[in-house]
Amino acid sequence: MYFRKLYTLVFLRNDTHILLGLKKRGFGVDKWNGFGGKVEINETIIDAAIRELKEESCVVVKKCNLKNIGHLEFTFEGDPTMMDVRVYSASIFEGAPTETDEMSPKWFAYTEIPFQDMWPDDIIWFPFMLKGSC
Ligand SMILES: Nc1ncnc2c1[nH]c(=O)n2[C@H]1C[C@H](O)[C@@H](COP(=O)(O)OP(=O)(O)OP(=O)(O)O)O1
Repeated sequence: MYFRKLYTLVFLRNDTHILLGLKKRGFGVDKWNGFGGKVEINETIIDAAIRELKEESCVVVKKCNLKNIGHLEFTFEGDPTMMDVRVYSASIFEGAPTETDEMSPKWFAYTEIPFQDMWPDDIIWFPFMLKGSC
């Protein structure tokens, strides 16, 4: 039996490139990932996605430009918490991605995703996301 904890994960992308951030501290440090984190109490999932993206990359996205593209569930051996991650993408946003205390952003061509420096599961589902089949 697992206790679910809600997280968000946002990817900014265009037809050829995706924005990833190198996590500078804490959980997932030194891994490239999308931008996201825990949903706070009394916060909607979409509001959390917008807040985390802004906190971690200084980019502002409107609700209407966020597309819900997936739902991931992660568990770790010996940990009763299930990470329930709601995944979004956006191609319309305001502001230039900027380094913050948590993340260092960089655009990657779809053909040059640094899977060797990402969560090991990413190589399984990223290709579906990049093809637009989710
Ligand atoms: N395996 C895998 N692939 C892709 N993305 C993720 C994973 N595991 C994950 O946890 N994630 C994502 C889901 C979340 O977006 C982040 C983790 O968020 P975290 O940095 O712990 O949350 P914050 O709320 O920002 O944390 P603090 O502010 O408390 O440091 O990784």
